Formats: sequence, C-alpha cells, structure tokens
Amino acid sequence: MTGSASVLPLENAFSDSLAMLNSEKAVEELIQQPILHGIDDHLIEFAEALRTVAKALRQAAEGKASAQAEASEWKRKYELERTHNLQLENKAMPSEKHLDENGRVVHLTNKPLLSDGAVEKSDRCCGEHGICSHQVLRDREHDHDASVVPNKMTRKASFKLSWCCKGEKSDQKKHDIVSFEKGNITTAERSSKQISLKWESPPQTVLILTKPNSIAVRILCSELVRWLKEQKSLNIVVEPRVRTELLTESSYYQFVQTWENDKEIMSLHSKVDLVVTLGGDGTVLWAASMFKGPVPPVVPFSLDSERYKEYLDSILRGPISITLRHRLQCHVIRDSAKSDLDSEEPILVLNEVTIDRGISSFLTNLECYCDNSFVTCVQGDGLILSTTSGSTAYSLAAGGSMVHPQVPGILFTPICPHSLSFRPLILPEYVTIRVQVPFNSRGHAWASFDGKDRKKLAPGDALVCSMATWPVPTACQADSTSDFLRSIHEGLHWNLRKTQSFDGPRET
Ligand SMILES: NC(=O)c1ccc[n+]([C@@H]2O[C@H](COP(=O)([O-])OP(=O)(O)OC[C@H]3O[C@@H](n4cnc5c(N)ncnc54)[C@H](O)[C@@H]3O)[C@@H](O)[C@H]2O)c1
Ligand SMILES: Nc1ncnc2c1ncn2[C@@H]1O[C@H](COP(=O)(O)OP(=O)(O)OP(=O)(O)O)[C@@H](O)[C@H]1O
Repeated sequence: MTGSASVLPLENAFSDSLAMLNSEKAVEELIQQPILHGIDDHLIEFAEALRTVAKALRQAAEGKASAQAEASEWKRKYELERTHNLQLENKAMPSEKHLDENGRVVHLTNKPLLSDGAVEKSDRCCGEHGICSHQVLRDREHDHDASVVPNKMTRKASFKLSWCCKGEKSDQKKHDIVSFEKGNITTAERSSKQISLKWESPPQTVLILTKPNSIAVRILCSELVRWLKEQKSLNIVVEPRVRTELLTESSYYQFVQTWENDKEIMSLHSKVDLVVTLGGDGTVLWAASMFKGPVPPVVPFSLDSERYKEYLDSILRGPISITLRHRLQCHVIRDSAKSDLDSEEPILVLNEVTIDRGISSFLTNLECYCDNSFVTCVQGDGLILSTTSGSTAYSLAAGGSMVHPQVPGILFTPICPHSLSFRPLILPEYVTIRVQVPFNSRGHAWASFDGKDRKKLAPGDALVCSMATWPVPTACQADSTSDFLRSIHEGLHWNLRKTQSFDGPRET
C-alpha cells in the first residue's frame, strides 16, 4: 500500500552516522600525513573532495537519524492513542458482536445500537439515496473466536456520491452510472454501449440527401426513390434541388415531397423516420447540419454500395445497430455581450469546430479555459475542438488521436503549435471549453464549423463549446466497433505495412 513508509531501527541509523564520522576522520588523517604534504596538488584536491563527500554523507545520516527518531516518537503516540480508543470502544460495547455468521463485515444499520432499539442514523447521511453507507470493518484474525472482543476496529468514512456539473448538482443520472455497495464504488453501467434500434411501427417517411454535382449520385437517387415508393410504399422527401432534378428526368416523380422554407426544415425531425445520405462523409455532415435538435437515424450510403436494396430492406425491418455520434454545441460570444447567455445562435458540429488564424499572417493567440480553469494559450496556426466521431478527420491530420465514436469526450488538438511540448488532449464530455481572443491579440481569429460557415472572432470575442444534447444516430453496417475499425483500415489505411519477410536473421 502506498503511504506506508518502512521505519528502520534507530540503532542502524546511529551506526551509519558513526561510520560516516569515522570515514571523515580517516580522510582528515590522510591529509595530515607528512608524506602527502606538497607532493601532489591533485592528490590534495582529491582528498579535499573526499572530505566534502564524507561530510555530506555524515549530515545525511544525522538527518536520517533525527527523522527516524521523530517518526518513532509519532508511532509511540499513535499506539498510545489507539490503545486508549480501543479501551473506550470496548467499554461502550462490552459484549457486542459485530460479525455475521460468516464472520463478514456487519453494517451498522443491521445492528440496533441505540438503547431503545432504533437503528442508528448518522446526521451526515440521510440513508434515503441508496448510495450512502456507514460500515464497521472487522479484522478477520478473530473469526475463529467470536466471543473475543475485537481489538482492531476501524470505522469506514461514510460518503455520498452525487453528480455535479458546472457547479450545479444534478442527481438526474446517478442511478445509471454509479452503484454503491458496502462502501465500494463500482461502475453499474458504462455510458455508451452498442445500441440497437427496433422499430415499434414500420417507418413511413424517408428523407434522401444527396451530394450535389455527381451523375452517379443522381442515377442512384432516382433508382432508390422508385424502389422505395414501389416496393416499400414509403413517403419520400428530398431537397428542393433534388426534386427539380428528378422532375427534369421524368414527371413520374411528382409524388416526391420537399420543403419551401427554413421553418419547414426545423420541423422535419418530427415527420421523418429515416435519413438516407448518398455521398461521402461530407454528405453526412450536411445531413447533421440540417437538424438543430433531435436527429432521426441516418443511413449513410457510399456510392460503392451495390447491394443497397438488400441493406435498406434489413434497415426497414430492423433491428438496427446504431452509433450515437456526439455533437458539439458552439456559441460565439461577442465582446459587446452583457453575459454568456447573450450569444449568437448556437451551431452544432458533428466533426469539429476550428479556431484558426485564417488569412492573418500572425500566430493565433487563443486563451483556453476548461470549466473556468485555465488550460493554455494556443500560439500557432489554431486549435481544433473535435468530437470523437470527428477524430478521424481534421484533428487526425493535426496529430490528434483516433477515438472510437462511442467514447464520449472532446478532443483538444492544436494546429501547428509553435512549441515543442504542446501535445493534444482528450477532455471529458461534460466540460465546457471557452476559447477567448485576448484584447492584446495581434490579429483576428476565425472559427469554422465542420469546415464551413467561417465567423470572424475579434479581440474580446470568445467561442464557448460543450457537448450537445442531440447526437446523430447513424446506422451501422455491422456494429459500432467493427464499422470504426473497417473505416480506419479501408478509409485511412491505418498501420498498413508490408509484412516482414520470413527469411532473415532469427533469435537464437
Ligand atoms: N487537413 C485536413 O485533414 C482537413 C482540412 C480541412 C477540413 N478537413 C475536414 O473536412 C471536413 C469537412 O468535410 P467535407 O466533406 O465538407 O470537406 P471536403 O470535401 O474537403 O472533405 C474533407 C475530407 O475529410 C473527410 N472526412 C470528413 N469527415 C470525416 C470523418 N469524420 N472521418 C474521416 N474522414 C472524414 C472526407 O471524407 C474528405 O475526404 C471538416 O469537418 C474537417 O474535418 C480536414
Ligand atoms: N446535400 C448537400 N447539399 C449541399 N452540399 C452538400 C450536400 N451533400 C454534400 N455536400 C457537400 O459536398 C461536399 C462533398 O461531399 P462528400 O464528402 O459527401 O463527397 P466526397 O468528398 O466525394 O466524398 P468522400 O467524403 O467520400 O471523399 C462536402 O463539402 C459537403 O458539404
């Protein structure tokens, strides 16, 4: 166990210092020898050095001896105090037995200790939360003889666990995460697991979002719309641009719905059961950006999906394994704002928010705070605050770790920092990060959101970022983990290396 320093017998320390004294004396005598006088300057110098060393060793030994004497005095006082306490305890409970029939720990609450038989209740613990505990721990050396009054008894400090976030107490989810049993903290449930979605009623409306300016996507889109309508009798919603494209192709697509204004986009989440994206990662980012609140399950289709009918069929039947991709909520707070509540419309990002030097030729000067604690000042090209889902995008290029998307956290990755020791960080998901452009900054900074919507941050402005309430649920092809590994193997060629040849030197 840490903290239990071993104490040497005092005699040892004294004999150590005695030996040191003797060696110092021996050096002294050596220098005084007439034969050595004036013979060799180097020898004298060497002897002087030896004397210094011997002196230092003696002082160390003396220090050690006095520390040990002090420690042993404290130990004696502690033993005295402990014996005294045990005597008092034994007097208070002359024949109380605190072992159960198996000789295990007995909870105070199981043992009526008050004279009227009421259960003892500490004023520090209400006993109503299910995560409070008081315990009496017993040494097992007395197990064989239950009649012996225990002489080693420690009262385990009681405590209570509760959730605190940004200084506020919230008991909302404590039962999900922490269980408290016999004073030991255990994890009851981990926050993220593989999630399975099972339809309780069949999906009826599908929103299809497509990458623009791609003939292959256009062809796939019209095929898919026809199949979903004819084979699955689904309502189809597309972007206005896509509806125009479909109608240019044929008036058959009249049944396809779209929206006319932003207000209708805002209510899409309540009408759409499933979002299908035709394109790459950018199209998924685009889909996510359309939902400022809850997001329906997203099925990302890359164009090489040949068996899309089979796959979509299984999605529509369910159950689907989904990955909850966390998003970050970003607020720009201008210097003129009266408080942090006085911010511009929040912006949700699925990959990252980047604060960089933009067109400025100066280093960024960004003061970063995490829950009001100063983190660091970013002097370089900028900073990326990324989700774990976005960890394989820009943050990766800037040297950040690749993190499984189900891991809740915020990546703090500098871009070309002008410092030799600025390593990327991963912060817990519950923190709020503030990036402040100080008044003495030479230039402006620029914030961009999933690579889009650049906003200028002037000296005095800040960007405040925390985990958003609404994640983006994406359908897995297999499950979260195998999809993640497949994407880093196939998409990024992670750790691809020629296999070492069989022949060559071997260990003997
Ligand atoms: N140096 C860089 O690597 C760099 C620079 C700028 C932007 N980006 C990334 O581009 C994203 C915007 O994407 P876009 O498609 O609109 O722009 P884009 O068309 O320029 O594509 C950027 C590339 O990033 C890839 N990408 C995007 N999100 C990814 C993710 N989560 N995991 C792995 N790869 C991902 C895309 O597949 C694409 O190859 C930004 O969010 C940012 O992460 C990267
Ligand atoms: N529906 C859309 N409307 C407007 N822009 C879109 C839409 N879908 C995608 N984009 C934009 O098109 C660009 C390219 O999209 P995407 O990443 O899907 O294609 P890609 O680059 O060919 O694929 P990959 O990511 O596999 O390389 C992105 O910048 C994205 O924001």
